[in-house]
Amino acid sequence: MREDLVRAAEEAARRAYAPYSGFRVGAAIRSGSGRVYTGCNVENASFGMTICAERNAAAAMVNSGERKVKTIAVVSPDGERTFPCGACRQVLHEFGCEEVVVRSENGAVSYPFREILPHAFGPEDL
Ligand SMILES: O=c1ccn([C@H]2C[C@H](O)[C@@H](CO)O2)c(=O)[nH]1
Ligand SMILES: [Zn+2]
Repeated sequence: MREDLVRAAEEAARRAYAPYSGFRVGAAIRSGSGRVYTGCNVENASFGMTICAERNAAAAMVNSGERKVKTIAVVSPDGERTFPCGACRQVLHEFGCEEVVVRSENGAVSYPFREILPHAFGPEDL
């Protein structure tokens, strides 16, 4: 199950548009319905316009009418653990993300979302 999500993220990473950094990232979300939504990073000649894989996966999920992220798996090519950046953590919190899975030397490793974004600010705080 966890491995399936990592595999979906690996497939998405192959579609990354990363000509500037060469750092190809893939993300796969398991949503509230159990469906899987993927995203890759999309860079731009105006570097700051780059969108991360995780936010593209969240946008794909919302665009399909879902609002709940159960788990997100994130992979990058170098075999190192890659965690969502701060901006993506904030966006994932908006949609109730519970778990982050990253690839490691020993296979997929899971972290509770609150561990990577403690004291998060979200819709419940407004
Ligand atoms: O978690 C991450 C970290 C980085 N990137 C992208 C942004 C940029 O295209 C490249 C280098 O930062 O990797 C992601 O998509 N997700
Ligand atoms: Zn990000």
